[in-house]
Amino acid sequence: MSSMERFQTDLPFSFHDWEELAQQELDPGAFGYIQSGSGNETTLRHNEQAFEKWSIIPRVLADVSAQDPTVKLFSREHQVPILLAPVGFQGIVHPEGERASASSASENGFPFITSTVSSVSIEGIAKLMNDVPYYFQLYWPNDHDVAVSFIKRAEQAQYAGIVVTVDTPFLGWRERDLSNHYFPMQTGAGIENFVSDQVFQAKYNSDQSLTKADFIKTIQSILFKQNLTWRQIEWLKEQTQLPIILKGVLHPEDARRAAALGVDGLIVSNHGGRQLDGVISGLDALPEIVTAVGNELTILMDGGVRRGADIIKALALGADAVLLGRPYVYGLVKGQRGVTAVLTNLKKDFVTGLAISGVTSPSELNSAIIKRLG
Ligand SMILES: Cc1cc2nc3c(=O)[nH]c(=O)nc-3n(C[C@H](O)[C@H](O)[C@H](O)COP(=O)(O)O)c2cc1C
Ligand SMILES: O=C(O)C(=O)c1ccccc1
Repeated sequence: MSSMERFQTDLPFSFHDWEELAQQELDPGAFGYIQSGSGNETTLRHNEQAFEKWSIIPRVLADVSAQDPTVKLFSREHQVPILLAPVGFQGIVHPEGERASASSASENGFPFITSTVSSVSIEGIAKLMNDVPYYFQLYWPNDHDVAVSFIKRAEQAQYAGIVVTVDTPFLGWRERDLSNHYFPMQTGAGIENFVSDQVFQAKYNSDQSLTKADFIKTIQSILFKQNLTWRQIEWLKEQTQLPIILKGVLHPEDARRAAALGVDGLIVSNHGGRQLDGVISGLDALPEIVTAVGNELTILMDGGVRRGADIIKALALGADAVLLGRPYVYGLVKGQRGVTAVLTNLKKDFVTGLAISGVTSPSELNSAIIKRLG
């Protein structure tokens, strides 16, 4: 079979076409929740536009016959420098939810990050993962015992690291959701890790008497710890052997502070333009953070990554890998097969892009092949 025949031609290729398909397939509330950003969505737009300000200046006549897109992150081999970002509530996109996206990631060698508010449990996702590193994203609950329980469960289920999201003491101001009266947890799609948590159940639902609505209210009341500070990060560093990665760092001073505490990695991210509108894009924030701490810890970025050249630009600016959010979530409207189409096409686009840029591996990418023109 030639490689051309393997393309799923009944499915879209471009991000724009996938987004349109998702809009057709999903109810307006769910689609709006996924697509939209906070405020007037300036940051959401900037995330994609930031990539257009940079141009690749390719090298020619290099032997690019053998491509190797693998990278080492946190001392482990990763087949591609592209992780599936933690995205909660995937059960609102497809009945299989994370079962489909995690299986697709595993089958295609992509690392996966499980959200705290996933619709499949920490352990359920771990069972699907063969030979690819998978990470647990922690929304640090405002209940120490539940936080400890989640961390222990991730360790037991052999997660490769803990991603602590630090940009969400509160959810951002999301007017689309407010207009649609859409709050994803009320669908019941993102509660599985609480349902399956013995500590949470013993503390809040010991006689199993909570109605589903009250169960959800209880989760919401402890989901975000508003007084989370560097102290807890320091504490976590002492508690676990797993790499600790902070997601949502944009300021180089915070990056330095993380490095000083011995944090292992950062995700330079504005949460897909969903937290504070008006903040800098991940790509624009990246160079200063790389200058500040790039030699000390692993730097990932996300926001607006849509095609292979975007990944090349992020890596050339010093990222070790990128995260993909909405693109694979739109693929999920067609289940595992849809996610696989998105992932395999992106990988091909990226690997071909490396070759046309004149390099054979991510490690050869640096600022010498990129120029800011916008
Ligand atoms: C529908 C949706 C749900 C999300 N849920 C989470 C989450 O549970 N935890 C988290 O840390 N980030 C969450 N994010 C942010 C993503 O991890 C990621 O930072 C962002 O989507 C990257 O931008 P992109 O969508 O432009 O690729 C979510 C994003 C979307 C679109
Ligand atoms: O939508 C999000 O970005 C998100 O992270 C979230 C998390 C918990 C509850 C609602 C939204």
